[in-house]
Amino acid sequence: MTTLLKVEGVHTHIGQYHILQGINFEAKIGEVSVLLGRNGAGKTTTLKTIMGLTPATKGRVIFNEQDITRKATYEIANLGIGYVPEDQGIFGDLTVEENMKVAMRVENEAAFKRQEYVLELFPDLKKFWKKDAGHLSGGQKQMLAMARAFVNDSKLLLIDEPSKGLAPIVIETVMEAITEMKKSTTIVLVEQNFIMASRIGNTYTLIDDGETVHSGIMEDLIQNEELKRKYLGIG
Ligand SMILES: Nc1ncnc2c1ncn2[C@@H]1O[C@H](COP(=O)(O)OP(=O)(O)OP(=O)(O)O)[C@@H](O)[C@H]1O
Repeated sequence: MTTLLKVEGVHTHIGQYHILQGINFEAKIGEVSVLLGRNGAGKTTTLKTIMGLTPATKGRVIFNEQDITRKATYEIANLGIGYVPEDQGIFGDLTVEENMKVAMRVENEAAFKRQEYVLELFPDLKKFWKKDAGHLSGGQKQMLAMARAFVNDSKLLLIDEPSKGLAPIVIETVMEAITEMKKSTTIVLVEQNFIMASRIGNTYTLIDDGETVHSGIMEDLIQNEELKRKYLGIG
């Protein structure tokens, strides 16, 4: 299967701190690649580094055979990488409709078709279309955040902990949506909820102390009690 994203030996400094110290992983077209690791391991920083928000100080990020390591965030987004940040990045004092409008990079027929599709995936967004996003529930905000990224024709979506703070029933909806999105977009997912990660991930990358310590296919990690205990504190 073709590799869409390759993160090679990436180091990232934030101020004086050496946060990422050797991140390596690949995302193949049509797959969900999950980044796993304890709190503070460096998963969010890895996504931010891919997006150019905390640029790599060493190593390379290759997307679609192009070196994007030194590109600006807007250029990276324009190449077709969508980002759903952990804090969801939505505008609380804009309506759901306005949030979608602001997110749409190109307003064309295809984008409006994708918007229609996404509203079928998340009927609550349609229901609260004219409501301020700040008044949505936690789960609805997460759905809006994902809808905002999905409305653009992204080749790759980076999604940071979509299950965070959500009730189990809402997590199910988020999982179903990601499974649906997977049909048309490659996904890199940061997820602490191992049950969710293991159900939708094709491959895993374990990150510990800013470094890739293990990667492989998800089935192998599910069976590997030692790895789960050592790096995820479960099992
Ligand atoms: N702006 C910053 N300044 C200083 N340190 C930072 C900054 N951002 C992140 N860090 C540190 O970098 C490390 C990695 O953080 P990161 O958010 O990438 O971890 P994570 O694996 O996503 O964890 P979590 O699941 O808790 O979000 C942590 O020790 C964090 O405190």
